[in-house]
Amino acid sequence: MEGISVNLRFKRSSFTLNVKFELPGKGVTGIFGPSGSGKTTLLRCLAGLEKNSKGSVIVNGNVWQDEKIRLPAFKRSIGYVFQEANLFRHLNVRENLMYGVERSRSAEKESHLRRAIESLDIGPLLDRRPDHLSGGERQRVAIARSLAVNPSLLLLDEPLASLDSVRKKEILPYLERIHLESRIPVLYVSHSHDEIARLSDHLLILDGGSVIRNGPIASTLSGLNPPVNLGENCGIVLDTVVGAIEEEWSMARLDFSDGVIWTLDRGIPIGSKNRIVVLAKDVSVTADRPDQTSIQNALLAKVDGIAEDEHPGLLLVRLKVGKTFFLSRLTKRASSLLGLSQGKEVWIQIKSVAIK
Ligand SMILES: Nc1ncnc2c1ncn2[C@@H]1O[C@H](COP(=O)(O)OP(=O)(O)OP(=O)(O)O)[C@@H](O)[C@H]1O
Repeated sequence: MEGISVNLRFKRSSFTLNVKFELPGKGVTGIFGPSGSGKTTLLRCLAGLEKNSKGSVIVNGNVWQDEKIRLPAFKRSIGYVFQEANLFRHLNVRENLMYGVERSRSAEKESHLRRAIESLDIGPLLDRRPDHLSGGERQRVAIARSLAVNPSLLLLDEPLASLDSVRKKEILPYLERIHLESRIPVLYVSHSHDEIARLSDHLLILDGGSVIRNGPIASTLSGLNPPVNLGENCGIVLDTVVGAIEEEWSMARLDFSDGVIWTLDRGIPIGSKNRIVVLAKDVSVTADRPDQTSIQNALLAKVDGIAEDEHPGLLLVRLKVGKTFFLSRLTKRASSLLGLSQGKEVWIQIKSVAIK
């Protein structure tokens, strides 16, 4: 019975949400889509906050809503974090955390609370009031508060949107940790391709209140028909493990199922998982094995498909290395000079410094 099964209709003046989808019952699902496509409305319906929504919501076997049942919001086991941390200003951080936990009936509530404090690293902030925290710290507390009650589903609605880029970078590792360590399924709404690519296992794309794409992130992003116009951000995600570090050069070797990629050492220990994003604009193609080049990564690949790209002078080429797909954006001119066609063997090159 694992999985999240949703079939919802909700009408509000000129906007209608009409969605039917299944999502994995664990891991992070990124929800992406243009402004006004219904992302927040969907989360509100799942949380039971839109009383006129019709249909069904079943989360890992628990029916929250169907023709007969309709749990009110407070009976749905949900953690909900918004753009702005909505902490109680007159309570300190500890009291804010306890507010939800005290209402929890779980026998393990103390250990959930402890784990949430550790995961978000907010132990040193417990005695402070929200007014004495930075925006990033407030958001870490809000996320910890929602995790502390060990919800069946965590809804994060653009949790980093109100933060500047420095604060965003500070919080992302905590979200990555939740992704790796927590078994609570997370729905993560964001406008940032980078956040979604870094954190999600699965991708749900909305447009005009409907689902236009639903699938695992790796295969969804490596297709030749990008789900939305990603512009410069068109590229693939790859799950690797740090296999070696060359301290002399401050470089790390990232191992994936079909090869290795060298990148700058970012202090991630050997043996740790490391998700990387390889953008199509950073992948070049050559007919022969590259020699005497500054580019550290050369992989033997087969052309899997070629499609028109956003500009009439460009093509998007899908390349297969073993079972792993990469995308390369190149000019039609270059493709013609190389004689690219489906099945042709080529070398792809990826600059180490371009890997995110
Ligand atoms: N309180 C409201 N009253 C009336 N219409 C609303 C209300 N909230 C949202 N809408 C409308 O519902 C539609 C969906 O809005 P929603 O906030 O779900 O979109 P979104 O994808 O989350 O957008 P964004 O990315 O800008 O946050 C939009 O047309 C919006 O204008």
